[in-house]
Amino acid sequence: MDRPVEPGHFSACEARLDKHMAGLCSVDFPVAVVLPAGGSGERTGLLTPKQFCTFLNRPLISYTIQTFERVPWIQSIVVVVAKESLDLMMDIIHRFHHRNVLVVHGGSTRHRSIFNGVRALSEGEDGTARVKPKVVIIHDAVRPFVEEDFLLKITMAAKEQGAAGAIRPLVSTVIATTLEGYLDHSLERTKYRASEMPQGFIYDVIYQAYQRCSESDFEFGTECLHLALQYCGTNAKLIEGPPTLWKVTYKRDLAAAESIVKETLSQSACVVTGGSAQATELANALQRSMSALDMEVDVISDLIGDNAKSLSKEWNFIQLSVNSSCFSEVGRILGALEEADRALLHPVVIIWVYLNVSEDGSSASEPTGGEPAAMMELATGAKLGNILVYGIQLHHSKEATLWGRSVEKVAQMSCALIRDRSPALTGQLLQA
Ligand SMILES: Nc1ccn([C@@H]2O[C@H](COP(=O)(O)OP(=O)(O)OP(=O)(O)O)[C@@H](O)[C@H]2O)c(=O)n1
Ligand SMILES: O=P(O)(O)OC[C@@H](O)[C@@H](O)[C@@H](O)CO
Repeated sequence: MDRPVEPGHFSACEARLDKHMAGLCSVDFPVAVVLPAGGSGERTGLLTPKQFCTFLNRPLISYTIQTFERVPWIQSIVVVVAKESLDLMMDIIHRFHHRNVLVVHGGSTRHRSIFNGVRALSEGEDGTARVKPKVVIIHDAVRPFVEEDFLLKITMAAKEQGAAGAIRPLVSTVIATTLEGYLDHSLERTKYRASEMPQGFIYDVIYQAYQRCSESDFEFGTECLHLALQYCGTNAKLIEGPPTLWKVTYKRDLAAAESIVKETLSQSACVVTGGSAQATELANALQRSMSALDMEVDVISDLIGDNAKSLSKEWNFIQLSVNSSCFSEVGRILGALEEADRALLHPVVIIWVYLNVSEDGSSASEPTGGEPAAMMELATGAKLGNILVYGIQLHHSKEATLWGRSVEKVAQMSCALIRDRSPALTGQLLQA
C-alpha cells in the first residue's frame, strides 16, 4: 500500500519545482529518486536488515534519505520496503522529520522492488495517475554517501542519453570457473568496470523496460542498465564515480559507514570563553594545540548575536569556565541546541572545561562533591536529546612548562572525545 507521508506531498513537490523554474537550480525538469530498501541483508549476518541497522543513534536508511533531501532539484523520494518493515519505515520518517517521502511495498527481488517504486511515481495504488518525473534516479538505500554533483552528472546524462550509470574500477580480477571448481579463464581487468549506483533513467525508458521485463530477469537480474538496453534499446552512458559510492553489504561496512560519519562531524569545534581574560588565554592556547591535531577551532566569547550562527553549523562546542563550577553556560548551549532541534540527525558534543585558578597560584582546591554529581545529572538529561556532554578539569599553573603540558592534555582529550563521540564517557569530569 502506498503511504504518502506528508499531506500536500505533491504541492510541496510543485513548490520545489517552482524553485527550479526560478533558475535557482541547473535542473529545469522534474526528478525523483527510488531507494530500494526491501532486502533482508543476509550477508551482514545480522537479524536486522542492514538498511535499518543504526549507528550514532540513527538507521542507515535515514542517512541516505537525508542525502537526497538536501538536493533541491529532487522533488520526490520513494522508499521501497518489505511489508513487514512498513511501520518501522514510517516511524523512522516521523522520528527524523524526513519530508516528501513516499513509502511503497517491496518485492521478492531487488528488480521487483525497484519496479514497485518506479510505478508508484506515475500511479497510485488505486490506479490514480500521478505527475511522473522526467528523470528517475535509482539508488540502493544502503549507499549513504553520494554527492549532489555526481547525482547531477548522472541525471543530466540520463536526460540526454536515456540512461546513465555509475561505474568504478574493479578491485579484484574477475575469473570464470569450471563446474569442477577450477579456473576456466580470467577477464582482462582493464576492460571491465564495477556497476554501482546511482543510476538515472528517462522515466518512460525504465518504466517500459520493467513492463517488458522477463520473469527470469525479475527473478535473477541485478542490473537496471541491462534492462534499459535489452528491453528499450537504450544504451546507458557510463560515468566513473568517486570511491564513496560503495554499498553496505557486510557487517564491517556498517562500522566503516559510522566511522565516515563521525569523521565528517569531527572536523572543527567552537570554543566559548565567556569573555574572561584567563578563559580567552586558555582558548587561544587550545586553538593552537588542537589545530596541530587537525581540528579547526573557532574562539568566541558567547553564543549570542552573530555568534549564534555557530549553533546551526557546528557539531562540537567547548565551554570554558574559570573558577566556576556553575553549569549555566553549558545549560545555555544545551537550551539553544534543543530549541534549534540541532541534534536531531547527528549527536552534538559539548565539552565543559573547568579551569581552577587559585589566587596564590597554588594547586587549586579539588572540586567539591557537587560538581561530579551535578555534571552527571546534566549529561544524563542531555543524552536523551542526542547531546553528549563531557567534563575536563584542569588546574592553572604559573610554571610555563607544566601549564603547556596541561593545555596539550586538554587539547588531546577534547579531540578524542569529539572524534569518538562515545556515550559511555558522558557526565564524567576527566582530569587533565
Ligand atoms: N527484494 C529486495 C532485495 C534487495 N533490495 C534492496 O536493494 C539494495 C541492494 O541490494 P543488496 O545489497 O543485495 O541488499 P540485500 O538483498 O538486502 O542483501 P543480501 O543479498 O545480503 O540479503 C538494498 O538496499 C536492498 O534493501 C530490495 O529493495 N528488495
Ligand atoms: O547485487 P546486489 O543485490 O548485492 O546489489 C545490487 C548491485 O548489484 C547493484 O546495486 C549494482 O551492481 C548496480 O546495478
